[in-house]
Amino acid sequence: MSPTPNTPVRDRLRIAIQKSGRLAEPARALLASCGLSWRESRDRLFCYGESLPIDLLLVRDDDIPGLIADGVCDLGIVGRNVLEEQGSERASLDRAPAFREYRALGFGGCRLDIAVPDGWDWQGPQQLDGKRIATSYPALLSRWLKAQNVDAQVVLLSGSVEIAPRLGQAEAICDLVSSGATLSANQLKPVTTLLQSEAVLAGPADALDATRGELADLLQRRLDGALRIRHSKLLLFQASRRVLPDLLPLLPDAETPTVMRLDDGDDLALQALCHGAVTWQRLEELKRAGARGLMVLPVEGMLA
Ligand SMILES: Nc1ncnc2c1ncn2[C@@H]1O[C@H](COP(=O)(O)OP(=O)(O)OP(=O)(O)O)[C@@H](O)[C@H]1O
Ligand SMILES: O=P(O)(O)OC[C@H]1O[C@H](OP(=O)(O)OP(=O)(O)O)[C@H](O)[C@@H]1O
Ligand SMILES: [Mg+2]
Repeated sequence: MSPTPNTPVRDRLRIAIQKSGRLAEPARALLASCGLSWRESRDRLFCYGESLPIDLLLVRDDDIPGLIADGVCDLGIVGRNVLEEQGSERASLDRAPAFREYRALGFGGCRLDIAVPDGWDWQGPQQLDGKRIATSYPALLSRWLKAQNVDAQVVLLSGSVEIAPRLGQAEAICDLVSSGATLSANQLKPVTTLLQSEAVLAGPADALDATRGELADLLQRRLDGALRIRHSKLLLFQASRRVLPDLLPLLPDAETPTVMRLDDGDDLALQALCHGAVTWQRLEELKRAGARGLMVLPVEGMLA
């Protein structure tokens, strides 16, 4: 993005994350797992990067797309729901896209659902024709209604959307759902999903300048590694060569194991990087299939 005449060129990368809320700690932890550290300043709005010239801006999540659009920060960690809502709003106003999703980050998972009272016999979107739908996501809901050719009234609420039907403000709602507990507590049921969401790394639609672009690329490479090993474990064990055909199918999520011969005999030592959960049950199955001396080790870092 080219700087405006009053904006000095920055040679440090600035990432906006949520100051407090659901995404605040996981976002910080993920960046820390990429080797970033900052001069601590939890109460203030800015954290100065120490290990790399990458600073943090601590803000309300709703402000993140706008901060990227204005070039105040270069990257942000925000829910896809927020990014898509603000992107849809811009599109509905014929404004050019100014930010985009770079990659999903694997936490903060939830759905943006339409929910209706438990008693409704749901037949499909046409049932919403002429109804009022309460939401904090008016642009995404309007876009969906248009695509479904449904004429419904969008009632904008900034929170506690699930209570709107009971208060007589709307017949249905469109809100985030994770466990579904809030819906059931309000005698509502989800009937259709508009968006599958999770935390994402967002950045400008246009390329960053060379210095900050390089820092952003470096961070993305580290994120690749950090996300790949997030649930990965190194599994070490021994087994005789003849049971390998029984053992390998039990490791479908593992990269090709490293196999070392222990002596002149039939015995092998194996090490396998597993990307799925290595549960007790799995270890027991491996043992039953002939694995011995099973050991599970955490993976601290990985660079492909
Ligand atoms: N129930 C949920 N389960 C999982 N993720 C959720 C859930 N609700 C929201 N999220 C995700 O977490 C993001 C942040 O949620 P949070 O409730 O902290 O936002 P907020 O109240 O708008 O915070 P802020 O004060 O920064 O504006 C949401 O935009 C969404 O992506
Ligand atoms: O399906 P569930 O697991 O019940 O989660 C869904 C609820 O979580 C979010 O609200 P939050 O708890 O963040 O409250 P808020 O929207 O009032 O901040 C969302 O707005 C739903 O109300
Ligand atoms: Mg918010």
